[in-house]
Amino acid sequence: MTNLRSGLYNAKLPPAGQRQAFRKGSVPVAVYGLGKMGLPLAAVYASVTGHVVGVDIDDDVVRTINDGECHVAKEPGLPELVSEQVERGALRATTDSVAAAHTASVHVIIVPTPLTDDREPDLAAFEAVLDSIAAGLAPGDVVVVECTVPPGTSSGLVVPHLEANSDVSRGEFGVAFCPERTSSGRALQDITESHPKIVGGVDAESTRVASLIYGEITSNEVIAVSDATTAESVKLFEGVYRDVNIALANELARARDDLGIDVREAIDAANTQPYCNIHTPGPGVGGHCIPWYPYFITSRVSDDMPLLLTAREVNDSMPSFTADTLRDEMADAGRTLDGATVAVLGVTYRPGVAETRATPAAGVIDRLNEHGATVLAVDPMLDDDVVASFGATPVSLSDLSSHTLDAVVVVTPHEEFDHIDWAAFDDLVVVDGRGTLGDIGHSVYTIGGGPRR
Ligand SMILES: NC(=O)c1ccc[n+]([C@@H]2O[C@H](COP(=O)([O-])OP(=O)(O)OC[C@H]3O[C@@H](n4cnc5c(N)ncnc54)[C@H](O)[C@@H]3O)[C@@H](O)[C@H]2O)c1
Ligand SMILES: CC(=O)N[C@@H]1[C@@H](OP(=O)(O)OP(=O)(O)OC[C@H]2O[C@@H](n3ccc(=O)[nH]c3=O)[C@H](O)[C@@H]2O)O[C@H](CO)[C@@H](O)[C@@H]1O
Repeated sequence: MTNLRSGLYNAKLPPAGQRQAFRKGSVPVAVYGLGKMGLPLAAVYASVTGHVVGVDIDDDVVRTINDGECHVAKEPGLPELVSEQVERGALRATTDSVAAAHTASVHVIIVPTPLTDDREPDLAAFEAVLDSIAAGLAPGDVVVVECTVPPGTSSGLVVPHLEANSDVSRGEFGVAFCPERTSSGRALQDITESHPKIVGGVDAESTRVASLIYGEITSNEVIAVSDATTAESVKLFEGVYRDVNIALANELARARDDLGIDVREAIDAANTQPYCNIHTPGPGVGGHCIPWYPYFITSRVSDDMPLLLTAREVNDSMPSFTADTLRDEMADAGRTLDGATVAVLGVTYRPGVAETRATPAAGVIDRLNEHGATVLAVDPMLDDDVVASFGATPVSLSDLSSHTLDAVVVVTPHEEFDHIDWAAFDDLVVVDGRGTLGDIGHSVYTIGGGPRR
């Protein structure tokens, strides 16, 4: 067994020895945050190093994991990997973040970094983790930030925060930003192989150590960029690229009736050019990534950045546009939304992910309520109280056909909706937000696609 007296940062061992020590469990790892992103990451680290302590503030999460169970739904391979790693003693979970920090030499942070109500990055959870790490920080440790943070956070917040709250000085510990490029539903694949891993350290030694670590975690390339701020910006640039391009698709979709074409068809045809990658229109942009990342940049930049903010306005207009489209389609059918019973299908922000942060369904339900509709909502991934919190009456998918519906809005097409018996309903007016419905025997208007009577 290679003996590594301290961590990898400024380690005296040659790189090959450091890699061996990392893989043999001589470099204990703590992963702070065991949610949709953190648990897969902790499980992969455990499969590589055999020595991971996961930290979460949620007792139920910790208990579930220590029972060898997996609380993250619809993540292929994750339940088996968690069970295997807990069984072999490679992964354990705790709420004691300070104790975990004392044992670990690699500290991986992947906790929520949401927005405040005035659209400023909310780093409260992140800084709470820094406090715990500082309490257990030792020379040779390295802190890996995987959760999305504003540019300049690693060098401007993490390093001084740890130095001020520990007995360790900068230059004795490493900090690197190594953004997770993971999509729910394919997390293990994304962590271990799908994309190159970006790493950027606050100094060259931090970058070196991060590159060594992720050279063991992923089979894909590890791309070391100039510094941590560059890596932080890479993550945000990916996200704002997506938000702006979705906004382009949505703005074109709003013009569908004036153009008199199927905008989705035109987008698909335009995208046959290699330089064209127009995204897909829909009822809005949700999740705690894409709709929030623009504000991580604008909050740190003095320039106005009108493109990012205009794209946000366009995407944030889509839930109301979707509900107003239903109102107009009802009117075209000589009917009114006022007093109508409407079922919203899908409340999570995208199919197969039990996440409602910034979900477009919230705006759709609000607007339908404003129009006087009686709003029901179906989401097989959510408890009734969560659905009800959005101002809709929760209905199970099995009970849906027992209701007399006037209209349906498909916001998030969970795969369970593929089996709806549409013949059980009479004369529905349907707005399909995601273009997943075929000919269902009812009047359907697809956002971007237009009407199909
Ligand atoms: N979900 C995604 O698709 C996605 C994509 C890109 C980036 N991210 C980044 O990853 C972060 C985490 O995402 P997620 O989907 O895993 O969130 P999540 O809500 O599924 O899980 C977050 C976990 O962190 C725990 N937690 C909160 N505060 C904590 C603290 N102080 N110490 C320890 N644990 C704490 C929570 O209890 C929860 O279990 C996001 O905020 C974002 O920055 C997520
Ligand atoms: C590591 C990481 O950060 N991963 C993120 C994660 O993002 P995510 O889980 O938040 O999911 P997204 O797919 O980005 O969707 C967000 C919302 O935008 C809507 N949307 C999407 C595309 C489109 O053409 N039209 C739309 O309307 C969709 O319905 C949903 O509401 O995975 C993405 C790759 O899947 C990554 O790019 C993204 O960085």
